[in-house]
Amino acid sequence: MKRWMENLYLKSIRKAIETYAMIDEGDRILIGVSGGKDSSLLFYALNQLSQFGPKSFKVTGLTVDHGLIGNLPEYKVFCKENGLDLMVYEEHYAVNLSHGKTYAPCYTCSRLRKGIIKRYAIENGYNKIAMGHTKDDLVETFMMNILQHGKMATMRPISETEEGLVMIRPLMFLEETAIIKSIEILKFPLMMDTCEFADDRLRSKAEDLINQIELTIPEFSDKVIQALSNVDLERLL
Ligand SMILES: Nc1ncnc2c1ncn2[C@@H]1O[C@H](COP(=O)(O)OP(=O)(O)OP(=O)(O)O)[C@@H](O)[C@H]1O
Repeated sequence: MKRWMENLYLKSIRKAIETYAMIDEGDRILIGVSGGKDSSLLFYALNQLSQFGPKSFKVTGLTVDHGLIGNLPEYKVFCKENGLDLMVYEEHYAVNLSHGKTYAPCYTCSRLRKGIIKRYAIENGYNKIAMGHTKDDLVETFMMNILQHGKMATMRPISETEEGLVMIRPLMFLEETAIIKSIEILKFPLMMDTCEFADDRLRSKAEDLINQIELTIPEFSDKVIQALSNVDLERLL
């Protein structure tokens, strides 16, 4: 393992895995791979850790080809050349999802996608699902829940689905800048989402808000992550 990899992304991923006991010996982990920078780096990194880490586990990437994905052939070549076991599940459900809708169907799309990933995991003997959500995603989701539902909640680092699968998010401490840099150095040819709604509106608003706050409080996201595991229940309503 090269030193830059350790410093740029592996250290942070190991920290999340160890802090939340995300991986056990003999795990079969299915990674949701959109082909964007986050899940691509997660795929690459977990594959490395499965080969050189202290625990022995198996990883497979699954791309749900919902019909709005570009650059898949080049992506597949990269995976093959780098020993990444990528499966593609074709179900072009997203193509007509927005027809006649006056609102973005992102929520429905994401539910359908998650359903397919879980079903694939169960049918093919995987016990865990890894998602490429990052620190920014966790903080944005926290802000979105406040803005949209008046609720304090985000995605958990490790959780259990209704079907008894364990869902893990090993990128939860990783900075976006480190992800972008790693993907560049690895020359990972990312897939392009050609969906017109890819820029989810409420998420963009939350992101803008966080960016604005960070102009005056640069450590805001870190503080939110810290606060999420430091809840003083006695001082809430
Ligand atoms: N088409 C897909 N097939 C499989 N998994 C997916 C797909 N789209 C998203 N995911 C999973 O869901 C997570 C969150 O999705 P989201 O749309 O927020 O990410 P993204 O911005 O498209 O891509 P990435 O997280 O890879 O940069 C992804 O990190 C990935 O693990």
